[in-house]
Order: sequence, then C-alpha cells, then structure tokens
Amino acid sequence: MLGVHGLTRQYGEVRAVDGVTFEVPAGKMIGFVGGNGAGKTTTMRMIMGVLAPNAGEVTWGERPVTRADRTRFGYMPEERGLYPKQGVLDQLTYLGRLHGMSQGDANGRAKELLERFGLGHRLKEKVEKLSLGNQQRAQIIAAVLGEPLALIMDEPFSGLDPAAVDQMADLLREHTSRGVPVLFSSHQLELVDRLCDGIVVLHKGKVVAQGTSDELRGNAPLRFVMTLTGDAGWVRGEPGIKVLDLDGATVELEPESEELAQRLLTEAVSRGGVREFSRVRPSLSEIYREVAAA
Ligand SMILES: Nc1ncnc2c1ncn2[C@@H]1O[C@H](COP(=O)(O)OP(=O)(O)OP(=O)(O)O)[C@@H](O)[C@H]1O
Repeated sequence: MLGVHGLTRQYGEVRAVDGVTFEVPAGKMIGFVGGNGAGKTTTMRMIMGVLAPNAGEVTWGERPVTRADRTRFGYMPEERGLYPKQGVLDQLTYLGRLHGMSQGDANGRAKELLERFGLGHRLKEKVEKLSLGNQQRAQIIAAVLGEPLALIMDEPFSGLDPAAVDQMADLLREHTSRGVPVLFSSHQLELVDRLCDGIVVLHKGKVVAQGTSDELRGNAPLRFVMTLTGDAGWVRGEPGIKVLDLDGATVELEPESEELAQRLLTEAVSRGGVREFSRVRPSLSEIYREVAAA
C-alpha cells in the first residue's frame, strides 16, 4: 500500500499542496481528480521524489518510501518522458533496462506491448513521428515496463480515443489484479467513475472528498424521476416533496425522506398508472461541483 501523509508544498505565497493525506491500497485503482492548479501534479511529483515536500511523508507498506522502492514504481509524468528523436522500441528497451530488466527481457516485453497496442509495425519509428495518441500509448507502456510495484500516472488517458482508453484500462487492471496500487489523475470524471475503486478529490491543494463513488454520492440529496400515465401536476401540492422539474407526465423530485418517496409512489399508483419511478444517481461531475464549491 502506498500512503500519502500530510504532504505539503509551498511555491512562494502559493500553498500548492496543503496537508494532503490519502492511501492507494494494494490492488486498487484510485482516481485523482481536481480542477486546473488543484495540486495533483505537484502531489504526484512528491510521491515520486522528483520534488521534495515542505512537510509530510510518503510511505510504502509500513515504512517511509525509499529511493530503491521508487525505482520500482512506474511513473508517467505530466511532462512525459520519451525523447522525440529516438526510435520507440530502442527507447522503451533502454527504459526497461533502467528499471533493472535484462536487454532481452526489456526488448521482448516492449515489443509485445507495442504489438498488443497496434504499434507492431512502427517499432523503429521515432517517437515524434507517431500521432499524439500513439505517443501516449508508448508513454503508458514506458510506465508499466519493468513490472512496477506501484503505478503513478499523470493524466494517462488524455488524448486517447475510447477504444484506446479501454485497452489501456485493461492493461492497468492487469496490474491491479496482481496487487499493484495504481494512482492516476484525470479530468475525465465519468471515466474515473467507471474505472476506479476509489476517488480522491483535490481542490486548492486540499483533499475535499475521498471514497468510493457510492460513498461520495452518500451525501447527495435523494432524487427521483417519475413518469405517470397522465399529468403529474398534482405532485406539486404533495407535502415534503420538492419538485425540481415538471414536464407533463414526467416529474423530477426531491423527497425529504425515502418514506415520503414510497408514499408518493403509492399515491401515484392509486391515481392511475406509473410508467417509471427511479432514483437519479448524481454524476461525478455534479458531486465534484458540489464539493469544490463548499
Ligand atoms: N514550479 C512551480 N513554480 C511555482 N508554482 C507552481 C509550480 N508548479 C506548480 N505550481 C503551482 O502550484 C499549483 C498546483 O499546480 P499543479 O500543477 O500541481 O496542479 P494540477 O492539479 O496538476 O493542475 P492541472 O490539472 O492543470 O495539471 C498551481 O497554482 C500552480 O500554478
């Protein structure tokens, strides 16, 4: 397990990261979200030891992380790491060797991954000749070479088409299923919601929410949508029911309690017919807007 405890980093007057604490448990994929300038990249740099914190520490298992641990972490930095002028396979092989792999193993594994992600015919191509999406694939491959103990990835999915996102997500899941903790940042909240076991929301350098997506939704108001066979206007007069939207037979409502929702449903059935009655699950974007505004 990777632990981040009270990490703090000041740039002049700006406290870019302010007492950030969270964990990335073994075998879990944690999404790191937050607006521009929230402090995600700065936090990831401190996790990797690229940047020293002003306070706080990073732990690996039960003890402070060491330089040796970090050389076994896979890292995809914001500034990306691949050299544009060098051939993609040569470069990945070299990076694999830096992670302690033999020349043969590094070359074989890099080739296998490039082939798997549709780059098998471009092994000798310079990185700069690849499309941005393909460069991104190569960057992700670079991070996972060398059987990493943990994966720290700064926006690995940005610029990938949906099929590539699915392929790369499968690759990351292969790692979590072997017990590797994975932390990745993203602005694609619905993607984070779909892929992650847990979410950490950062705002102005502080963790403002964390948990599973269901836990984050735990405080969200109870909301339902109901469609009747006839006009739903009568719902407006029901006590304890706030009508958010009313459009003919369909009404979106916020009852004060689950019990009131059930009573309303019974009433609707007795008045005629109900075509649909379902709980509205707020999107992660809505949750994010709420916690960031608090
Ligand atoms: N080298 C630096 N010198 C001064 N300020 C910096 C430096 N790096 C980051 N900052 C500031 O620290 C804050 C956090 O930036 P950071 O890049 O960590 O955010 P982020 O969440 O990764 O943002 P984004 O989603 O836009 O990449 C911002 O206010 C940024 O301007």
